[in-house]
Amino acid sequence: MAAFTVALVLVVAAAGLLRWRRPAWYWLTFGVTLASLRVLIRYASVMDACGLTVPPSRWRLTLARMANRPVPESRPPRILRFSPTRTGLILRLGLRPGQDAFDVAAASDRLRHSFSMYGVTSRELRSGVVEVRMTGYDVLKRVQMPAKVDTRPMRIPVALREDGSVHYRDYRAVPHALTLGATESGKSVYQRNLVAGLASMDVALVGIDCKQGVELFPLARRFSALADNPDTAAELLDALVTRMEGIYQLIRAEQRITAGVPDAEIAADIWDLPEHLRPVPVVVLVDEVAELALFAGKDEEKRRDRIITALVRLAQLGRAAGIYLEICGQRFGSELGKGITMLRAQLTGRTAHRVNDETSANMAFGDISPDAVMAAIQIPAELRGLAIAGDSTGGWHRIRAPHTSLRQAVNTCNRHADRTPDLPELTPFRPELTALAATAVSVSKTAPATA
Ligand SMILES: Nc1ncnc2c1ncn2[C@@H]1O[C@H](COP(=O)(O)OP(=O)(O)OP(=O)(O)O)[C@@H](O)[C@H]1O
Repeated sequence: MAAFTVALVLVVAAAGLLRWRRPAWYWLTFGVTLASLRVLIRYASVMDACGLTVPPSRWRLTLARMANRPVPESRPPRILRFSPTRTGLILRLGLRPGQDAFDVAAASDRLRHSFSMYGVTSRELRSGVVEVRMTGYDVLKRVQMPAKVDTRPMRIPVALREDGSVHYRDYRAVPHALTLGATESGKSVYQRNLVAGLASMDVALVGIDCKQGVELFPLARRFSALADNPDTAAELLDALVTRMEGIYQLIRAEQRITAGVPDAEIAADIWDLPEHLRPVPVVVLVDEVAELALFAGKDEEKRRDRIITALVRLAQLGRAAGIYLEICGQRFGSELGKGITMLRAQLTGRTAHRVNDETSANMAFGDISPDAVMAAIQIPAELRGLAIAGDSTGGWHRIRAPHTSLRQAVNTCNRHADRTPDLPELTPFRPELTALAATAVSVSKTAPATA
């Protein structure tokens, strides 16, 4: 008996310690079983208390009366599926007549504390069927990506959502994106995760890093082209527009051939082309975009207009040519001059890290979701890397990328350096040449003037 008591005390102490220090481990060892029992046992009473039951139908009442049985109870939604996961529980519910998905969404907070879970979110899967996702602990506090993720070409598992699911950056579904955030809010870490995810794929990476190249140049071995100043950036973007036009010509040529063949698929973008003809897709990462839009003097203004025009053209027409924009900065609004709001409208994927004011949050979500604006303003300063991700459908999620250090990202890029495609249009911007040019400039700036 004494041995049993000691064992019990040890187990309870271990569970308490795990819950405090390692909530993910606690969930996998104890939490999932306890929470499953709690939810299944309390299900009917909690649903009733949360107003998610419907009164018995007339025919059931009549039947009960005729059979002289007690009045039947109100009924909660049917559980269609119950699945424990590594971060929480998923309930698939079949709604009763008269209920809708909004009822469940509105009761999320009540369900959360009634079931003693950390978070509850819900979404409608189809008419009358709602998926309720519950998390057992704060999954965004220490982000651990699942070992198995659903990887497809041009779809990167970049972060974790607060409901424990994986947040993907899917370039084919949302071709261009804008990432905003104050300084030290986690933009670079997010971008690093993207590069690390893309490194193992058949894709060309192009970087424009106006922070003098400190973020992207260390990853140079996996980049097909890099620019670290607005002058090079202007030329590089023009070269990308030329590449895009070339690809449109290729698609047109292929269309002319297939148009004469009955029942043949007609290509509308690079993904419809036969594999041997398909140009490699390009992801263009732009860090500190505002640096490209600032100017002092007439010449710089001309360069700025050239850059913004090229970016707008790539954003409008790049998708079919497999050229995707990933633009990152602290602010991105009309204060940066003409063309910016037009460009922003094309960047339909939006991610906002902590922002300094409501105006910055509005730059990310003002045109798509007022709720997302509020959520972005409320990001606490101490939780770096926490962000709100939304798209033009108005849907949004709280996400956080895993903390990938620059060293880890460099190692990943070096490991996949052999996958770096050589794009003929971008040869003058190959990282080794850009680095040489930068060294030459800095040497000429520091060299003493000779008489
Ligand atoms: N997802 C994350 N998880 C944990 N810590 C993070 C995360 N993202 C960022 N951080 C921490 O926040 C610090 C700042 O991040 P980061 O350099 O990405 O910010 P930034 O927005 O790019 O800043 P700046 O604009 O000044 O370059 C990092 O040193 C890192 O320690």
